Amino acid sequence: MIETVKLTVKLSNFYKMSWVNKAVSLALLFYMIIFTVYALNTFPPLNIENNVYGFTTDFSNLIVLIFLFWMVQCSELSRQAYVFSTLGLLLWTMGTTADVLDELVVQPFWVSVYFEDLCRTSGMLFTSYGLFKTMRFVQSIHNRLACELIIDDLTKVHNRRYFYRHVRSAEVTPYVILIIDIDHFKSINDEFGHDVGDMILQQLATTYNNAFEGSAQFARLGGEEFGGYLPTSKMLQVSDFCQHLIDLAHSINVKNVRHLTVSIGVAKQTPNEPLDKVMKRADQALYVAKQTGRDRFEIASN
Ligand SMILES: Nc1nc2c(ncn2[C@@H]2O[C@H](COP(=O)(O)OP(=O)(O)OP(=O)(O)O)[C@@H](O)[C@H]2O)c(=O)[nH]1
Repeated sequence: MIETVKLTVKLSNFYKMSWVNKAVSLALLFYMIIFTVYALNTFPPLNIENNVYGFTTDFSNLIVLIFLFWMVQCSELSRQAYVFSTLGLLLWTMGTTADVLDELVVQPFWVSVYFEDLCRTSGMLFTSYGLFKTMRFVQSIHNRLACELIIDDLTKVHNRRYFYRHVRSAEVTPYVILIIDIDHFKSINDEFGHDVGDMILQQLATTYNNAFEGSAQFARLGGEEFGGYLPTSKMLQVSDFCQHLIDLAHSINVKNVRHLTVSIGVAKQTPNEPLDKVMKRADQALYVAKQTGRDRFEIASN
């Protein structure tokens, strides 16, 4: 099952947090409580009625920062993104707490100017860098997923999804489709083991991927079946290429006991023929190649 992460900002998330998340959240909470109690009891009070507007805006800023801080603690970020965002928001919140208290009591100069501004400014800088790192992190996940979506896990060549998308957007028509299938692959698995089977798939895929040059396209369609797209209609060239692929398969030996063979079904697109139909004809030609001895290619009639 694919693991997914859901970003929910609920108080109950506290119980699911790591001890680091819990510790920094509690540290910030304790700082805010202790600093507020200390400031209210130590510094001379101000008349709040004269500062309602200032108090409301500063207090709103503080709530937004606490919310952001909590969101960071609930997220799954890279280490650097987490450290910089947390440190930044921690400092920024500390500065803003002093800013809110500025509207309620007369704080000494070192608190209301130096401490408050220093915390806020350094907090903003760290948070910005944390945000930058978060964006880089999200970008790298996006790139990895985009790659995984079109690359076959085992052989590292393009997969079926990419192949269909690529051929459907092909501008060269008519084109030729090849379906290449390893002969008696089940017996290779049975005789030498699944890991040897996997190795053969990787070796063949790499060899063939290098053989498909320029705008020709090669992909693993699934199992021991591969697809090829040739942007040409010259069947003499296609035949030579198929024979070349068959010879390449012979160069792969299975545990020094036997050589690999493949069968290939070939279909040339007729005017405006959709890909599914071309694939079906190539598959029928492959069936004929298998039935008539394997280790050969068969071209489908139009
Ligand atoms: N090692 C390995 N085996 C796979 C993989 N995908 C499919 N197979 C095996 O490929 C075999 C395909 O067997 P069949 O469809 O009977 O084909 P075959 O034995 O090649 O026979 P012909 O195609 O008729 O020549 C099955 O045993 C699958 O288990 C894979 O990723 N790795």
